[in-house]
Amino acid sequence: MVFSTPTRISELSSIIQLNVGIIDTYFDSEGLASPSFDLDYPLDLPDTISQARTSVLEATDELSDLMLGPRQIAECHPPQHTSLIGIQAVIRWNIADHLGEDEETTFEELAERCGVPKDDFTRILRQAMSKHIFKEPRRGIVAHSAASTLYRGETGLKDFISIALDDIWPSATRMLDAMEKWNYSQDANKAGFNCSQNTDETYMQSMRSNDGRRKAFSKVMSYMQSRPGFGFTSSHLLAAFDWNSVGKVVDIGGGLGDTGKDIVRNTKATECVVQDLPDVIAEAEQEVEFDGRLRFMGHNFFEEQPLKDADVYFFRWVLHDWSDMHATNILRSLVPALKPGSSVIIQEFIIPPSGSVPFYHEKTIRCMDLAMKAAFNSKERDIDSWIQLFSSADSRFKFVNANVGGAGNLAVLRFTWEGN
Ligand SMILES: C[S@@+](CC[C@H](N)C(=O)[O-])C[C@H]1O[C@@H](n2cnc3c(N)ncnc32)[C@H](O)[C@@H]1O
Repeated sequence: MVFSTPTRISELSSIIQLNVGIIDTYFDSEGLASPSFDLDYPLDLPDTISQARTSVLEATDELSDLMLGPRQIAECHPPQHTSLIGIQAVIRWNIADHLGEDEETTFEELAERCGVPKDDFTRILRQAMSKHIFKEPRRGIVAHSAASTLYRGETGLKDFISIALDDIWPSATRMLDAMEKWNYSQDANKAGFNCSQNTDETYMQSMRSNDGRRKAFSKVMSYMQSRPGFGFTSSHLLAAFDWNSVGKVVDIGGGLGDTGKDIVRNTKATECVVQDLPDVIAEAEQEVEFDGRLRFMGHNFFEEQPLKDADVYFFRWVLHDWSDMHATNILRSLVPALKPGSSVIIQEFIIPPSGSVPFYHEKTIRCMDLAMKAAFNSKERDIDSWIQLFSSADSRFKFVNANVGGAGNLAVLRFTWEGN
């Protein structure tokens, strides 16, 4: 049968062919080896081909779903309910550090180094390999892939995966139970996490009472800040607002001060106080290299803001940790400190309108949103929900603008205080 107009799958294959051509040209002009899962694959592809790369990813995702068809889509193919065990084991058994970067060894030898029985080890590691994490160049032999080497050594990436798979994933499996058990409560201690861990402590509290987890979480925040591609560097934040035009900034829930340092480093005279819970602040480096322009201060943001009349109160990636009920209280605790014209700037993800982005991105966004619900009983928000959150906290907050930046960037939203 010949179709008079191209079918969707034929359109998609043309998109793939066109954009793969652009990527091929880049690899060729740079003298790079053919893309593979081996160690010579570049860690990140450059911005110049990012649009072509995204187009290929979107089109292959849709093509793959169309080829699976309704039955396999409904069956959740490939079986996803156990799909993360291999990667969880790679991190938990620290397999990457037990194998030299260019080494090859047997499953048996590697299992022994990791202290795990060989049969289970082999089955589980082969699942990770099915996702290109480690490889089996010859039957029975293990070697690193490009991805598995990233787990070697001290890296926040390991903490990132450990938090995702040891904390968030079990919480996700109990999220619906928690909603039913606690009658759809917004309380932070009535999340899937509380069902999975059988605890009354919020995820944050539980993390803080465990030294290892607390440090891991802080390292994850720094890791997210340092990685390219998802827009978590400070460049967008620094471009979205004239930080030189203000004298005093309070970075609330500022963690180890990565953003505060960037603000001070990139301004001439702006002062920044980084606030977080006292135990986090105790860990933050006490910087002296900025003429005292960067300071740290322990403060619980549910209590009244002690630093009055700052020009900017800034929350980066904080309010998405809290349901509307709690986020409203955080904003209200600021009110006594605000002077007319103070800005409240937040840097957060803005959920795009449903259906406005390809499913390839929609899948990620929906999973991020539910990860917040599972662990914190909180949420990601669209633009209307952000504006609504501020106006229901206090009608004197006035929305100024939202600077969305490039794909994947955390947006910068500015509100001003119109009260006295
Ligand atoms: C998702 S992290 C964001 C950290 C940092 N702003 C960043 O973007 O990397 C949330 C931060 O809120 C802090 N936090 C949680 N509860 C807090 C509270 N009650 N008072 C102050 N900070 C709190 C956490 O310690 C953590 O550093």
